[in-house]
Amino acid sequence: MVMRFEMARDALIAVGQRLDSRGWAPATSGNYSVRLDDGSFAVTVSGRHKGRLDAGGIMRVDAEGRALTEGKPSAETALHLAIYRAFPGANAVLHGHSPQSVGLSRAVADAGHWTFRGHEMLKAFPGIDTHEAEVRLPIVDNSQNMAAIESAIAPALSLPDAAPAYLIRSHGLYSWGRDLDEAERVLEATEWLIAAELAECGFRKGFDA
Ligand SMILES: CSC[C@@H](O)[C@@H](O)C(=O)COP(=O)(O)O
Ligand SMILES: [Zn+2]
Repeated sequence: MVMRFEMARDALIAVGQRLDSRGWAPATSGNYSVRLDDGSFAVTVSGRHKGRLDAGGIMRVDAEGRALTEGKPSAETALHLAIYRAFPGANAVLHGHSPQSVGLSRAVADAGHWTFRGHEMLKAFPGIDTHEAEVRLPIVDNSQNMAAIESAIAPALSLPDAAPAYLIRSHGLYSWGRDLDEAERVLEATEWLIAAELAECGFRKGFDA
């Protein structure tokens, strides 16, 4: 479902508060966007605290990332637009900086992905109806060059078992969905899966001691 700007703006302000309350958008980190009914995009203004957004914290950009309203769009707007281009069914993109997602990306320093297996929570991802599934979370190295991230991650995103999400190493997590609710559900499920596996590691270490 594509939204009108005013509706998208209010929804993005609310999602910003929820994600901040989970500790996934500390300082000024994170950015959010929604595809609009006229083909443009609502995106967070760069440098704002995403838990304290007001109407001035959301702006419109065109498909090339050019500002259509006042403000400087998120520094990562190009990554949002790359997801919309790659997945025409995606209508919302969320990006957070949780400590646990960043921790995972750094712990597996050379890995191009992390695989979740056997969790009931996998059913939160679109198209998955059993815990007997494997979902791959692609991981790409960080860069200040958005085009470099975009081209490095593109092949992994089209694999059949790829989550509608990816991790940028030492940086944070991206998720997307048919609408903002689905993008939030994917982000929340991915964060939960990372947290559950982190807890599992702690228990296993305790048993080994
Ligand atoms: C705390 S700085 C984080 C930024 O460099 C960036 O990664 C980020 O997520 C927010 O950038 P923004 O330009 O506000 O959308
Ligand atoms: Zn970021």
